[in-house]
Amino acid sequence: MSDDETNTPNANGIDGTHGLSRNLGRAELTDDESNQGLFDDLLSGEPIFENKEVLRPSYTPHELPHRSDQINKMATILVAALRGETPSNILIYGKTGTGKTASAKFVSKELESTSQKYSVPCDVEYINCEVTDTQYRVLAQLANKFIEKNEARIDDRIDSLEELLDAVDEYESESDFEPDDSPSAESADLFEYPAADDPDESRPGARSGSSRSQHGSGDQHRLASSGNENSSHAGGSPGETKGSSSGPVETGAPRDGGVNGSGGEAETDAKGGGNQNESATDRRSSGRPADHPLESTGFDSREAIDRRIEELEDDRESFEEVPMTGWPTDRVYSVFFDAVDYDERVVVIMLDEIDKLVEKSGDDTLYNLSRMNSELENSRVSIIGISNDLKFTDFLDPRVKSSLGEEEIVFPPYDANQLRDILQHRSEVAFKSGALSDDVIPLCAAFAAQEHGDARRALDLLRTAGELAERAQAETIVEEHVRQAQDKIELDRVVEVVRTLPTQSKLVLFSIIMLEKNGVHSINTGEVFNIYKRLCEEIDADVLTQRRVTDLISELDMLGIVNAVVVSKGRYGRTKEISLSVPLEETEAVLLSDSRLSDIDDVQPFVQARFEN
Ligand SMILES: Nc1ncnc2c1ncn2[C@@H]1O[C@H](COP(=O)(O)OP(=O)(O)OP(=O)(O)O)[C@@H](O)[C@H]1O
Repeated sequence: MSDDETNTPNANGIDGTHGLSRNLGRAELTDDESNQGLFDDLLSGEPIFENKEVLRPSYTPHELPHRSDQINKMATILVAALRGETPSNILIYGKTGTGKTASAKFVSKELESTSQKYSVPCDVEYINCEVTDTQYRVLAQLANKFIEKNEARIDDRIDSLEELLDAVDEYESESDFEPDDSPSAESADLFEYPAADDPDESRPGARSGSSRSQHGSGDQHRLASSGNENSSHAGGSPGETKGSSSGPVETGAPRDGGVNGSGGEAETDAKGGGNQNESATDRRSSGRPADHPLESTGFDSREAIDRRIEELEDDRESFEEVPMTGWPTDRVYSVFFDAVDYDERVVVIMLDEIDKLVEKSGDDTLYNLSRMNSELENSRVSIIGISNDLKFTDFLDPRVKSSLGEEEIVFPPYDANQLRDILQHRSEVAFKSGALSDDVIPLCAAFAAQEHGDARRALDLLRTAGELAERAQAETIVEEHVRQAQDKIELDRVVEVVRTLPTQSKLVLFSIIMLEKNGVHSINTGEVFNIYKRLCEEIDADVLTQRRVTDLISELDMLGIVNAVVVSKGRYGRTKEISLSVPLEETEAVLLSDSRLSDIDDVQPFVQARFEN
């Protein structure tokens, strides 16, 4: 191809010199002149997709058709968090691709944004237990996330206090105000927490009081080393909270005002609003003018603010990030516990694929998480477990089972009509108009409904059909592209399953392939075993017993890779007849890509040997 040809503008006006590199300097232009046009042809086709990303699993849709019942039920349970109460734990069940994760994430996003709107402290943490599958890792991940959040809050609080200091400086320099030298501890206490031994403060109801009982007993003490533990006020009485906007939101004091839906504006940073009456009293005695920046803040002097900043800095210093391995689990738990309890808030922990966690490491994590509330002083924890295995609760300790399953929400499979709606919604954003022929969405929906009503599968089909059409430079996606997409997805699945088989299973499968390739039909276990034995010797692998090989054949059958039927041979008893259920050549290629099996040079002699045995 000549340079001239290469630089001919294509249908999109994108070409080497005038399109993509329009803004490049002279040197680049010279380079582009040697462009071979490798991408030009591909770019020239009118793209079918408007926004392919919305068909990918990573995309969280803003609308979830046919899930409003489940979403409303979740919201009804979780709204308790916005009232400062502990929501019941929820277990969500349903087969794969039924929208469990998407719905739960949608609800938690709404919950977090509403909590911000009303300044109610509520945090949602999502953990995928397929990836994070041990108690250590779950607790470490949660601990580090909460430490991060605590640090961010502390930084915000310190920023607010520093702004307050600046305002005081400015005010005093402008007005020659004489600061009051009297001890400031009393007012500073507005930002403090009740004494550790105040019984009111350590029970759950105390959360609606305006204080952190951070200085509770034991090791929690190290999280906040305040010198003002004798605080006598701080609005500790539970009844005080209703309607109060207690809090120096950014200064470390609690935000219960928001919990009651009554405000708690972030702007009140340094205002001790929960104690308005007391502030009024202080004001009368403080002798400060009403427009003084410290008025109604609860701080009497710059020193009180400095002390509070120091405390917050000490708190921040005391947080210790949990390494991903190496600590005793007790210690990880204790750091997690302290991090959660540092602030008054409701925490929702979402454990996706919770069955994987139980399968891998038992129910200790769930046991610990579900009993935390009886020990937490400031915060409350609620758990949402998501699973597609309905039976996993059989393996749980009865106490964990009843605590976790306080509320259960079932996600039924979608039928073809529902899948059609879901695809329709997404396709409006995903494709250019007119890119889909009429039968494409119904066909994708029908294929996916046949599986088990899996929306993920339906979306994959639609995306793959679009990609195949795009590759074929077709202008519209038609039924044939969907059928090809179905085959491709199926093949990809097989390739993935075969690729990840253990070596022994690969050898068994390879033996079956060799027999089929040599025209053997109705293969029996003995024949497979003979070839398998020789293959093992060839590559120096351990030889399993025939009984074990029979088990491996059954496993391949369950994975849908082979078909093994038991047939009666009259007086010779019963035997298994085995045949391959997946495309032979592609499967063989995957097996040979395994470095151990690729050492097998010529298997023909082994197959011949079958007749000798
Ligand atoms: N009602 C719906 N509307 C729009 N998209 C949906 C809907 N339900 C599911 N999806 C989409 O289908 C895909 C799979 O959904 P999701 O991950 O929520 O399934 P799941 O039930 O959690 O499956 P798994 O158990 O395999 O994790 C996602 O891309 C999701 O956006």
